[in-house]
Amino acid sequence: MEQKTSPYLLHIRSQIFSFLKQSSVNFHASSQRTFKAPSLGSKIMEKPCILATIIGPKGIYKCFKPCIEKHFTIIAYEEFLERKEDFAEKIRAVFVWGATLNVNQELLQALPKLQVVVNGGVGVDHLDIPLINSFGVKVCNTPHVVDNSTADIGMGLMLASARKILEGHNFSKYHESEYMPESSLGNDVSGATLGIIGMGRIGFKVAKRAQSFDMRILYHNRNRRTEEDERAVGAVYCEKMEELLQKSDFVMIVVSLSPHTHKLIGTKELAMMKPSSTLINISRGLVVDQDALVDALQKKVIKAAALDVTYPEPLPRDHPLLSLPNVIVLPHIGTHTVETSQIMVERMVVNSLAVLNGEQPPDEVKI
Ligand SMILES: O=C(O)C(=O)CO
Repeated sequence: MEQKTSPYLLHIRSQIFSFLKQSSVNFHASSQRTFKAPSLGSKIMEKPCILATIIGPKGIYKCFKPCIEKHFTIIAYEEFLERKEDFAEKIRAVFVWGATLNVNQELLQALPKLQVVVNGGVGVDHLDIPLINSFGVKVCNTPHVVDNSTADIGMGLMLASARKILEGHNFSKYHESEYMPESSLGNDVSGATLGIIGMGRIGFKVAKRAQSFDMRILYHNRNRRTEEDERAVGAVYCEKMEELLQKSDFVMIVVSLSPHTHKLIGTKELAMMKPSSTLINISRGLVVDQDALVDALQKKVIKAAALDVTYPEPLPRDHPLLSLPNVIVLPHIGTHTVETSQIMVERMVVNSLAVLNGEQPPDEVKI
């Protein structure tokens, strides 16, 4: 029986179709339901192999395999390690999801036919792009399609933390007392001030959502957005991050990780935040000095933290962040939905096929 495709998936897909139509990639959509990537040149007789690394505990989730296997043979990284001599000459593309695979000199040297490394996700801080490029290998990512689900997880974390949703669930499950304790009282999100650090595409989506929660929105960004953008989401620019930290009830970090943003939030910055405020991080763990965060939470310098990203990921079970009250830690699930992951995989396939066809991929990352 055919599976029904959600309207959201169709919407995102049509966005990709129109984007690709405008780009130089020879891309045909035979129907709204069928995703037909560019055909491979006739010179390539066999399905090119990709060395695919993990998205789940045992390789790529089953539901995403058909889309990849239409064009590629998937070799799990563990399989590759066991039979390097069988696969090394065949692998043309590597798919990675975040830091699940270290694409280092050794791996690049072991794959002489490699043409492209495609990252499932927008952030490529875990990839040494100059090194990869020096092997004549292109790097691609999956921008745009991650924006909504990542913004959603930011809002989810803010709401769950402010409204103590996990405590409520645990009370329902265990109700060891008749009433919820006073400490379980949450805080309103509506009417509160949200400070967004990093107003790129995802930050903007967060602002859009926060606007409908009647939040006051401040933002700090390297470059100020246009007045039109600011008006569209009711966001007020703070040239200095300090101002945003001092005024916000919720501070959400949405910057990408770079040498410039590495441990951007440390002891000094946390001390600028209100004692009643909450830090939410949906960017990369290393943007926050985690030891400083633990210290600030222990000393009640800030009230709470809600993190989709940490270092390492996942945190070891005995990490102090996991035993602190008022802390929510997720294992980096910003894009971990059926719909977004499906679109990301499709886009990874499109990018890698373009490279193997000698065409410009739509999402090449250049530095
Ligand atoms: O797209 C990415 O890089 C993400 O980490 C989304 O959570």
